[in-house]
Amino acid sequence: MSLLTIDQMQINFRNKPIVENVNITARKGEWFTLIGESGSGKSITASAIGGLLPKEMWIAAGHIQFDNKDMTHLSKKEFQNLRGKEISYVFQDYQSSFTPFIKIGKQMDEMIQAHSSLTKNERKEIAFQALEDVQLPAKRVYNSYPFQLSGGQLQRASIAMAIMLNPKLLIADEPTTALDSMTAAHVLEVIANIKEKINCAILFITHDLRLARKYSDTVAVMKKGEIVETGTKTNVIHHPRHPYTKQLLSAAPTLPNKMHEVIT
Ligand SMILES: Nc1ncnc2c1ncn2[C@@H]1O[C@H](COP(=O)(O)OP(=O)(O)OP(=O)(O)O)[C@@H](O)[C@H]1O
Repeated sequence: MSLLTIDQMQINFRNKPIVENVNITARKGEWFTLIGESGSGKSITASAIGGLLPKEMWIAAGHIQFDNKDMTHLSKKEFQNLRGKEISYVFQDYQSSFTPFIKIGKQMDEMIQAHSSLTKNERKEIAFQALEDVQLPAKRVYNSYPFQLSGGQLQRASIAMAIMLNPKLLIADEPTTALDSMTAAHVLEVIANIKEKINCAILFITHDLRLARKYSDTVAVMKKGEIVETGTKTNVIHHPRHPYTKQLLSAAPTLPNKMHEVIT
């Protein structure tokens, strides 16, 4: 059964369409990768799902359905209630997931508190569990300030915060782009493990085809605001139909042997 259905969505910026005719269907527990070059509309598509469209952009046509709910025109408050709980985001810019001078544990605690009526001990238990799930030393990270962690650790902490309330959908928008390739591979593996554990769907956004290879179930290719090809990973990567997909594939750099083992 479909968890997320985007049907013929058009997003306008001022009066011009910036994303058009977008159709996406993702099942519970599916890893759906949206790939395309910079500026093709991947992030805008992803932001529309959780009500995070930038100013002066709106859904001008089509529908978004999530978990049997029409999400197309929810209020700000309704989106706030969903984000962090039912739908979570992880971004490329992990620094901005946290306020700099507040300890990570406190920020996690506030997020849990905003979405539940659990006791302090119960909240702490959830935060610790999530930090362990992303393979971080829970106690230390809980008591750390964001600047006391490395980039890879901070990105994993932001994943912990995103998944601690067991969302049904995790939207990972270029989560590894700012990381070196070994750290990136580790972050991807962490996301894959989380997906197995909580059975959430992943909407993974990347411009790097190599990152789509290992974990994706379905791959959609976006170009200039439209999806030009969607299919199983095997079909899209090994038997691409659209000339743009073929071009993306031939442009993808090959990996050094060691990295190849890690991410393919
Ligand atoms: N806040 C904004 N205001 C106006 N236009 C924007 C804004 N954000 C993005 N755009 C435009 O919308 C289009 C799609 O951008 P989007 O960020 O979705 O692309 P993308 O495929 O995610 O690219 P990247 O891989 O570089 O993040 C681009 O033309 C971009 O310039």
